[in-house]
Amino acid sequence: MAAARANGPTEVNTMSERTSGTDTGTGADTNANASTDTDTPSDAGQFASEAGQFGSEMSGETVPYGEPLVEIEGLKKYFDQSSGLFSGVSVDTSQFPPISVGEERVKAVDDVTFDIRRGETLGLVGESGCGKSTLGRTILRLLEPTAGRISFKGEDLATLSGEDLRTKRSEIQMIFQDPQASLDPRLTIGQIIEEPMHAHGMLDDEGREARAKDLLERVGLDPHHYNRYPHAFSGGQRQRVNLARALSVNPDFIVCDEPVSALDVSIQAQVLNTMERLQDEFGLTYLFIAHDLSVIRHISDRVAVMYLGNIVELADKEELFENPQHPYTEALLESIPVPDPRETGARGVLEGEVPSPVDPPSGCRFRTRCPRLIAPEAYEWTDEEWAQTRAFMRAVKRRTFEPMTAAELRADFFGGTLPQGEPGRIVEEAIELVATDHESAAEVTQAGQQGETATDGGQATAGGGQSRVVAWNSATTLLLESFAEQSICARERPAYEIEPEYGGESHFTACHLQR
Ligand SMILES: Nc1ncnc2c1ncn2[C@@H]1O[C@H](COP(=O)(O)OP(=O)(O)OP(=O)(O)O)[C@@H](O)[C@H]1O
Repeated sequence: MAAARANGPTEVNTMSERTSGTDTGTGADTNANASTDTDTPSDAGQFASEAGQFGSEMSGETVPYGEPLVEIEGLKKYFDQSSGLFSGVSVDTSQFPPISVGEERVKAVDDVTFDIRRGETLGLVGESGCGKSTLGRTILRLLEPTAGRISFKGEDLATLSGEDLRTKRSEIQMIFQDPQASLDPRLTIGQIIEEPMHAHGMLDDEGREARAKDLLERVGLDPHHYNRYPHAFSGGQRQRVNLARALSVNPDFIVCDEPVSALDVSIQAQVLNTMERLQDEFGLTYLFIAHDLSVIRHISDRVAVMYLGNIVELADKEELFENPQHPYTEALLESIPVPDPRETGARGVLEGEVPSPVDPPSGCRFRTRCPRLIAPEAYEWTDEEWAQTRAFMRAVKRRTFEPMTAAELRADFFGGTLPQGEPGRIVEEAIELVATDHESAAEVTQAGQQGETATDGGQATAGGGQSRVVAWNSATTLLLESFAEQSICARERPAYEIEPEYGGESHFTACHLQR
């Protein structure tokens, strides 16, 4: 097995490959009477020449470009699912003792290892609820890690506390999705931008005002609007204020959590272009969280794909988009344009539900939904036999077919010929369990109606329906335990480095197809 680290430390930064945006605001983002919301390349040149004014405060020089600025190793963040006196206590009268205290914890981030290199934008993408925000917040120590190491410029953030952590925080900032909610409406934008400088004891009053005005200009806003209130600005402009505030304390690293998701598409590109320009000017490193792959493609140098608390693939942007190796990444890319996962139906692109992060699957996290689950090595399979068995197993598990006789099932799923040897015997046993051969027509009708809604082990149904559901559950268990659970995908956690074909020096994929 190749290295489990999601990326190697030696790769050179690829910022030059990124398309540099023309960054010319069109003024379309104008609910605002406060500013024209334009950024021009000439402004950028002007700002760059002025960079020395505050540039001496930058502290990222200790880490060369392209070298790891942030190193994350074995990071876990588990949440207690409920709080209160009886949290985690479960009662099961069929057992002795009937009361047990279980470990009901949401494994939001579960053993994640990767680097973020100085000067790069690492895009982090995945379905809603996969743990992106939790990962970002835990890296910043806004959430306490459950386990693991977060090293920033070689220093372990997890061991810092008090004043040391506070000082370090000025070097690491975060920008949130909702620019409206993160700006205090009672403060002028000047006060908002100066607030972090106050907190970190930076500069005197005059110095802070000069810096705030300078930053307003750098983010593409008019410095004369220093005394205006947030309500006078459009969404895109408010996000620029947020950028200015984050930049006020000279950070090296910014976690951007869906920073443009709430903005119109036309405004998104302008804000992204400004972020790219500021990155070059200030020597910033971004962890850029988004569910929208087109945004990720626009801004990222490398891309990490997250699923159910794990990083499942990490590669250079071109490599990831042109040569995806993980079936989950492939499914995400096939779904472009990615619908907002918060809207209902977005998960229909991928088969099945995301399993609970309280009890995630062993081995590969994606295996329960994976269309390319690997055949168990214990048996001799032809590709066709395995494909047929897998399709039957999934159909039984998800109860996606009408009641049928054994002969119909054999014909429908296996073309009339079951796999050879032991797999065939197991399949036959499952077919006997779910087939209707031994049921009367009335039972079939009744059971079909009840079975459609009964997926809870049969306890909520009665009569023929109950025995049918019990039989289906037995068939599901038999097939899953005999086949799915015996696959390498269930037995070993995958972690492979492969040779990239489209750029970059490393390509990490958590898929046993690469074994
Ligand atoms: N404070 C919390 N307590 C308990 N569970 C939490 C808490 N915060 C997040 N979770 C759970 O952790 C998992 C990861 O959530 P997280 O918000 O990090 O995902 P995400 O990928 O950022 O999703 P989204 O794109 O919707 O924000 C989810 O199952 C979520 O319900």
